[in-house]
Amino acid sequence: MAPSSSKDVDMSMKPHSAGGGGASAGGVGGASAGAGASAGGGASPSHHILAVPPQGEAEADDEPPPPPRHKRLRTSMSKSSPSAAAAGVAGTIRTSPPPPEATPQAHSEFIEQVRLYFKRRFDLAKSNGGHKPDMTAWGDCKKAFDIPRRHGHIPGVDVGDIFSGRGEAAAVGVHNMMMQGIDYISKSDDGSHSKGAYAVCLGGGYCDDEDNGEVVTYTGMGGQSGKLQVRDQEMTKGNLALRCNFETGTPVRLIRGKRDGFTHFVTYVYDGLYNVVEYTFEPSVATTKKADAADDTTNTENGENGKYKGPPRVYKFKLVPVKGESNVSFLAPSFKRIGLRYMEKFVNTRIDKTTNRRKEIPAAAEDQGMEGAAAGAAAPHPDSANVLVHDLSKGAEPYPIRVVNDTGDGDLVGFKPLNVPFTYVATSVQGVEAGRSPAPISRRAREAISEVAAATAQMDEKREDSHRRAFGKQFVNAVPSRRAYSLDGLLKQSSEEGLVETWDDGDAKHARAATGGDAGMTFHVHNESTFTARSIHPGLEVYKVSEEKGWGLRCRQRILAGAYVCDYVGEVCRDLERGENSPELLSDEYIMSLDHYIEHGTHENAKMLLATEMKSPQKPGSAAVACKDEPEPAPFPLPAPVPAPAPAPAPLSSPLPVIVARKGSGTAATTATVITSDHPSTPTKKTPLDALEGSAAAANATTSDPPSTPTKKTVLDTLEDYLLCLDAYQYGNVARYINTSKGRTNLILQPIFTRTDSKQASSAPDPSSMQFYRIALFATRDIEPLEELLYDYGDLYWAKLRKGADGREE
Ligand SMILES: C[S@@+](CC[C@H](N)C(=O)[O-])C[C@H]1O[C@@H](n2cnc3c(N)ncnc32)[C@H](O)[C@@H]1O
Repeated sequence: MAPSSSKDVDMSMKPHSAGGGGASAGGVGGASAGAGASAGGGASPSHHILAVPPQGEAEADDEPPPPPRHKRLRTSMSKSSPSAAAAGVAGTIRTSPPPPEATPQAHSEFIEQVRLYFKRRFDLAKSNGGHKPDMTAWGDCKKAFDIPRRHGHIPGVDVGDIFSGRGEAAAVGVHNMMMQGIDYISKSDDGSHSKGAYAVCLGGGYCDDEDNGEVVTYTGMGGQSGKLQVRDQEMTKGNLALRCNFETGTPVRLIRGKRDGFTHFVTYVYDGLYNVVEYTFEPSVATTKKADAADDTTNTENGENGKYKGPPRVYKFKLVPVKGESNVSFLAPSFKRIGLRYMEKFVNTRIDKTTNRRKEIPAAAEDQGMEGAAAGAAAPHPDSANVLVHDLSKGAEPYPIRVVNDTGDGDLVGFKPLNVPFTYVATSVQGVEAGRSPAPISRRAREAISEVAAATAQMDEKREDSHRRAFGKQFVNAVPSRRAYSLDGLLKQSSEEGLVETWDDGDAKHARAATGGDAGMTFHVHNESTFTARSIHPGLEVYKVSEEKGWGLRCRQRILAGAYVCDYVGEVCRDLERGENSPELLSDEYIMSLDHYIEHGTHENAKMLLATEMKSPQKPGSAAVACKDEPEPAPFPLPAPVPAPAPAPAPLSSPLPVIVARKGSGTAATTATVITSDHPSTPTKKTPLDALEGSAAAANATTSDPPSTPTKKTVLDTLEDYLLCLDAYQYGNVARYINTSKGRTNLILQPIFTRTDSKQASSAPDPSSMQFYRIALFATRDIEPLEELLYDYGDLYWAKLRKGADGREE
């Protein structure tokens, strides 16, 4: 097994960084243009500002209540006959939406039906070699269904619903235009009979667009040639319609195009209702090279003596979410519905042991279980054969963490995390909670923090310079940026030197992207991209992977590339402090080394030692020592490397944190067997309870391990003694169940520096006010529902696996 360093994992993110957020990045680039009102140089813009922003609840008569943000699992579509019918099977098709008073379920089913029909027609058109299958499918939908245009939410479409393309969004009536960004009726040009546009799509086509999450500057239409703004825009068509929205207080639906920075595939997300609270007419930030030249004639229309009069002017509409709907949906990743239908079917099944086939769990029962758990109560599950625990976090997390065993191995004894007083905590503990004084941060860590701060400041300068010179969004995007997140709230690039937790100095110039605040993991990046991670990723689930691996983590929902998944939570301590009062509790299974900023010299020694250890030939039979998770072909293609357009900041010095585990000292008996047995063909019989409880004693009693005899420590051991650790043995969260892999990783670790002094300070972070107690996990690619979540524990871990309990080669 070729060892790969954790750095390799890290690097996998980097080539894609510059392209991330392409579709939606627009010219945002941290533009300190505030709300966009004063952006752009030259002529001062004309303002139209509402003294009191309209709250714009859409018409009461036809407006349904705002849709839910987090959808619960739904009944399998197979039970929904209209959908099947619309999909091309026999039956009746409902051709127009249910009446407004119909149940949300009825509306939802209607929309599902349209989407399914769209998909079928799309697939058909594609298989027929159609040039624009989405256009064809949309046309077919228009013929098949009579969906009236309307303002406000579309009943049956939830905020956060993802559409595979503009065609699908058009088919359900969310945005009725395939090409243009503003959805309006052209007859409204005179503005007299319309309340304004229905929807706008933020797709990255206009470099004047700015998307700060909660505040969007949306550029009007017209005046472009190709993608370049060459003429002044006019107050007609969509611009006039948006002005009507401003004047009448009618909100528009916002659809965001989201480009996956890895696959470059664009999906469209319905992000709810926005009010137009202001519009300006001002010079575009974009112009052509030609327009800079004095003899340019492309924009002479109103110029004096036919001379170039400056950049063309555009309308900029400031959009803010309708009150009470300020949570943009990208923070609540949701299923793709077509995919969901399939996955739901899978999730809501269990293996019927009499037939050895999957059997559907009654949907109502499943819903009840989920909702009960969501409400914080461990609701009894009527069919809980494979749901062993409803909420492992016991309410500590906003989403219940289910523990399931659907392997069909008959192991239904109930989940016991370990036979130690394991306490689920949502954030790391230290000092008082953990019964000891806070672990001091090392000098090297402090130095590293200064370096991070300096590098951050440098990158900001570069970015601001570039931004001043920028005249197009492509250019802005190519500039390496310290903004850690794309506008979708997804991590754009990993950073070996770590992320700095955000703070706000009033004018927000020094805001940094990061992953969390103290309470409820809330964080905010002002003027760069607004990101509020309220919690761990919804849908995480601990599950039995196999006898060898024990328990692992997966997610019932699709996780988007770059999405924050969770922190690695544990007890902050020095390795040598662990278990000092109760050595029997000592386990290395759940140790995350924080202090990767150990002394250079020592670190070099460690690396050399590691290299030697990696090269050591393995003894016969010790293949079983290796992780069972040999590299396999990735079930989902890894992103193709994309050359970075500009060099990334030089890595500071250290590898990412690692899980440190010692062979033979593990507590999971399952693992102990894997690691220590020299006779893998005759595995020692263990009871499921042993496997679950997995105490060292149980392991010794049930495996063929030689009794461990304490011997003198190796350099690695000594090194580890002084590591600053997160020990998730007694205190931890879901992350403690994440297994390792080399070939199939889909998560990456990011060190987080948290500023502990006032977050209002305007200076660069003072290293003495920074803590390095957090490690966040992000998805390195789109992760399909129920795919195991894995990251590389790092070289130390792999090296240790090859060593005996006493530190000697076996
Ligand atoms: C942080 S725990 C992960 C959760 C663990 N599987 C459990 O059941 O509690 C780390 C331990 O899981 C086991 N493990 C992790 N990845 C593995 C893999 N790919 N193959 C076999 N065992 C693995 C090893 O025993 C490792 O020390």
